[in-house]
Amino acid sequence: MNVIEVENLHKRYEDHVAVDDVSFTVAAGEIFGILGPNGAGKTTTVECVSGLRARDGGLVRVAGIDPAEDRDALRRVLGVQLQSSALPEKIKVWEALDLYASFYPDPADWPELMARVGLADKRNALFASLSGGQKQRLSVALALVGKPRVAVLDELTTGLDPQSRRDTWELVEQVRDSGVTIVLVTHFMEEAERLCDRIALIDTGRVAAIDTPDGLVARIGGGQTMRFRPSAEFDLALLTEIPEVADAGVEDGHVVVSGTGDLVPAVTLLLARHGVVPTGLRVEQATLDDAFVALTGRKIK
Ligand SMILES: Nc1ncnc2c1ncn2[C@@H]1O[C@H](COP(=O)(O)OP(=O)(O)OP(=O)(O)O)[C@@H](O)[C@H]1O
Repeated sequence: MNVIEVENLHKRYEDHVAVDDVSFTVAAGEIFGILGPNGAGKTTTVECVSGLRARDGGLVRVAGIDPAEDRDALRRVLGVQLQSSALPEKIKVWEALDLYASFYPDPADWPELMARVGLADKRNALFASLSGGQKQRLSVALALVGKPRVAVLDELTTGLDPQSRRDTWELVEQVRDSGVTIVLVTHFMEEAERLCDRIALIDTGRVAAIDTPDGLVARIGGGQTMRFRPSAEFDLALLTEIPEVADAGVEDGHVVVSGTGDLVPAVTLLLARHGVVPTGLRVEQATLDDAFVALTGRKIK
């Protein structure tokens, strides 16, 4: 069942088109990623979905609600993670949660939520005294305090150190496991790869592709590249006869073989049959970054 439907979304800022034509659906229980370089239109897209910005064209529905028509109904089903700077420096953790809970007729049990995001011992701490990771965890708790079916998390881990980033990823997975559908805006490949069930690659206000992380990589012929020095000469044409091999050539004295599936065992077995040992073997997996470059001609960062 789809919780979010976006069709041909269009949004301009005066004469600048921020979102040209974006369509996607998000199924209940998914972590759906919106991935793209700075300025691609990711934030504008989720702001239109969250009712924070009026769209200029297209259709948006969240649990059947049009954000442009009924913001009160939307607020009951969708929580947005606000940028941390939106909170006053001197508010305490518990006060922020209590305040946000007061906005909803049937809020979550916020002390329980505070414990769930690992901030129970920071209950009386001032917002300004929290670390970057703690501020982000508080912002996730605030997005969840209205017991939403959908949570929109925008650039959640930007500015966090690697450990805090990983802790935040675990929290996002726990939120998903509790039954909340998540829309995650990011420009971190690793984050999208690790967390998202499906990803929309957005570039210059348009969707370049939507697929699972593996599916996106597979679209570019995907898989892997092997690079090695053969211990003895052999006929490269032997390699291209293996179904897993897409391409084989020589670069700087190294044999470079790209392909998919069980490429590595298939190639090493064939080499062994011909008495060839692949010395200094390195295997590289194609990444989402490679997929983005191949699909848009541009790098994400
Ligand atoms: N309030 C605004 N007024 C005018 N132009 C804007 C406004 N907000 C965004 N833009 C422009 O619209 C385009 C899309 O911006 P948006 O913030 O949606 O992109 P983004 O993909 O979220 O980028 P980032 O990762 O940098 O946040 C950019 O060119 C941006 O400069």
